[in-house]
Amino acid sequence: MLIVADENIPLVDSFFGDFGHIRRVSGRLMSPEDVADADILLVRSVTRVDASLLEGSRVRFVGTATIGTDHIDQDWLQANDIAFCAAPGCNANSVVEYVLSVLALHAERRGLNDWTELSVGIVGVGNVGGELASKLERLGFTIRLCDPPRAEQEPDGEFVGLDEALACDVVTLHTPLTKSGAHGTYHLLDADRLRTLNGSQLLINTGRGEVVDNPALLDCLGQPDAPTVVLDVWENEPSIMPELVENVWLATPHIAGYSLEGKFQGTEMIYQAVCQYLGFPVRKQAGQFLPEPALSKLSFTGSAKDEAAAFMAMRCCYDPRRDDANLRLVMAGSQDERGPAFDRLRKEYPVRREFSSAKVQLKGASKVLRDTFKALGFKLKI
Ligand SMILES: NC(=O)c1ccc[n+]([C@@H]2O[C@H](COP(=O)([O-])OP(=O)(O)OC[C@H]3O[C@@H](n4cnc5c(N)ncnc54)[C@H](O)[C@@H]3O)[C@@H](O)[C@H]2O)c1
Ligand SMILES: O=C(O)[C@H](O)[C@H](O)COP(=O)(O)O
Repeated sequence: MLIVADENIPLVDSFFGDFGHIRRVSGRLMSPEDVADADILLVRSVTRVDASLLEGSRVRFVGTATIGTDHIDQDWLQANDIAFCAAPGCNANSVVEYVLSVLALHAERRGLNDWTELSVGIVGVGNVGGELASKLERLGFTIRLCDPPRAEQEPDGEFVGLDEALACDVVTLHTPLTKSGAHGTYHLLDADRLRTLNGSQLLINTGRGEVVDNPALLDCLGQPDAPTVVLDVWENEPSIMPELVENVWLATPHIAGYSLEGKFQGTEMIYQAVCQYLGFPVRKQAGQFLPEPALSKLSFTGSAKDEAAAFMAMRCCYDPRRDDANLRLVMAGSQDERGPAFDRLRKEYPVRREFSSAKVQLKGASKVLRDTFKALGFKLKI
């Protein structure tokens, strides 16, 4: 059996080595010749999987080690009897931790005494948005949930319309990219919607770049009273707009979901689906491959102030400003180099561990502080 896999999927040999021969190729450059003789194709979000890649190939199973599926022509796969699986939720917690880290930095930058004063509008309340909502609720934030497809299915759910979500202090986007249907998200935030945001608001996009009209956003950022913007995802990756990078507060190269846990779980989920497809038992788990984290313990004394201690712990695990600085550095390079450099930052992304990998010791801490750490996902040392 031949398995063709994107070279950026981690642990391919460990998970799939027993199934047959593995050919690793560049996901961005994957061609019909690369996959023609494959039985199984494993991709990430940068490979468009459709008739132009697979027509006439031997491929019978496609797996994407990602949450997003907008790069896959699922109708064509189904029509051609090719099995498909994605990895729903695999890196949801990683994205949630990215958003929480951004919120903490935003609160500090704004000099807020209490970050939970911020109201947060979550647009798209699935695996990522739902997990974010439950953590924010536990932390005591006021949240507004906008998810029209869910609102239709759950008439008793407490959902708001997009305009109400867009009126919150923080607006964070977690929808898939869809170009058709009653609730298509392509340019969901167009020039008109962007105009409703003001200088006291923070807009975060970690969904897909095309959900926000990027030229309109650039225009909006040039107007007085413009919102603060954080972008992890961009239109036309990897050839993103350099002017937009310059004008947003934090700019990162589509790495919100790049915790080691999230990446390993992505591979594990497609492994499980391949096992089921082939009728083989599941013998391996992502957890068995996770190395010991570089930061395994954090200890706070009784003098730790509630919010400051939590922010310090979050920053020790992940600080989005480092990813922002690295992207700005490469965007300052020549135009031809920017696209490859965007991809290189992703390919060579340093190990980032989730909050749960660090055990936190709190000596003489208040119940509020203990609850805050737990709500953020840290494990408390008894
Ligand atoms: N930046 C990253 O690294 C990263 C990582 C993971 C996922 N993502 C992106 O985030 C998206 C969301 O991930 P998820 O796991 O929560 O997906 P999900 O499918 O679990 O949830 C998406 C939610 O969005 C809702 N939705 C659809 N159309 C909408 C609309 N017009 N307005 C409001 N809500 C709408 C759906 O009903 C659903 O509840 C993915 O599709 C992917 O594109 C990005
Ligand atoms: O959809 C997802 O899971 C994320 O966007 C994921 O982090 C994308 O990573 P990529 O496949 O581009 O490496």
